[in-house]
Amino acid sequence: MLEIDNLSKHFGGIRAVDGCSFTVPKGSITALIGPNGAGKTTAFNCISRTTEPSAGKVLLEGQRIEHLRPHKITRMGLSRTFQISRNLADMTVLENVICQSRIGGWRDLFKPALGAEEVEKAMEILDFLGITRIAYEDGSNLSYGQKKLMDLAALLMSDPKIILLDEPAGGVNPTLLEEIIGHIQKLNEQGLTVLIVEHNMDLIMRLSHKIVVMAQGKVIADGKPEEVRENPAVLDAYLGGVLEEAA
Ligand SMILES: Nc1ncnc2c1ncn2[C@@H]1O[C@H](COP(=O)(O)OP(=O)(O)OP(=O)(O)O)[C@@H](O)[C@H]1O
Repeated sequence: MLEIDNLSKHFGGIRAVDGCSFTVPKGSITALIGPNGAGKTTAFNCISRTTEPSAGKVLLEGQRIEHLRPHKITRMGLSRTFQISRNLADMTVLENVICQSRIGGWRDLFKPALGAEEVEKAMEILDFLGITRIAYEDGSNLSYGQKKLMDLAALLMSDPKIILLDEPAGGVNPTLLEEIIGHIQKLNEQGLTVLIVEHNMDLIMRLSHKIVVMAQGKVIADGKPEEVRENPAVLDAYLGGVLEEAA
């Protein structure tokens, strides 16, 4: 579904992503993990083209996308969330979901405030996520977890084939976390491919079919959760503690 080939991103002398290659199989939940500063978010940014890669290729269903603008990539079926919610000031959840989902390009400048079809679609998605009750809440009044659900709703508005989730569990309380995990599993069962960056190893081990481990800009391991958990390079050098706790 998604193929990352020798991807690099350098910031001056910092090799944030340094020749990374991995694939995200169609229909999978694939996790990208690694210690702080490993280059996961930068890799995400290069894939969704919010950052221009220094080198390498990104292929979505066999088509190269690393040179395309973000809204074109979204139109091709790849959407992402951000570590920090992109809540728009003074807007309700419904308005946020619709406005965040407008995928750019000059045509969006001429759209009316909220179209009837967009509202209907957004309400269906909020219903699927079990959050219609907060549709008319001010987006800035939400808890972390509710914001993550709002972001997920915005993401689903573009009918993606693959979603990139950047730390969906960050700052979320345990009850809402279970809800988020359930939604990700349900979406995946419906055929959506998922690439997820997350520090919560319990969530990663429960959800993922495949794990890619990055450290210092490079991929150091790639395989099934049980293989990665026992990989000495991963255990010894980087994540032994957290992986053992999640076992
Ligand atoms: N815009 C930037 N300019 C300079 N250096 C950057 C920039 N963005 C990231 N870096 C550096 O690139 C490296 C990788 O950072 P990145 O945020 O991608 O790691 P990460 O694995 O997502 O970390 P975390 O788990 O803490 O979010 C770090 O050394 C970081 O300081």
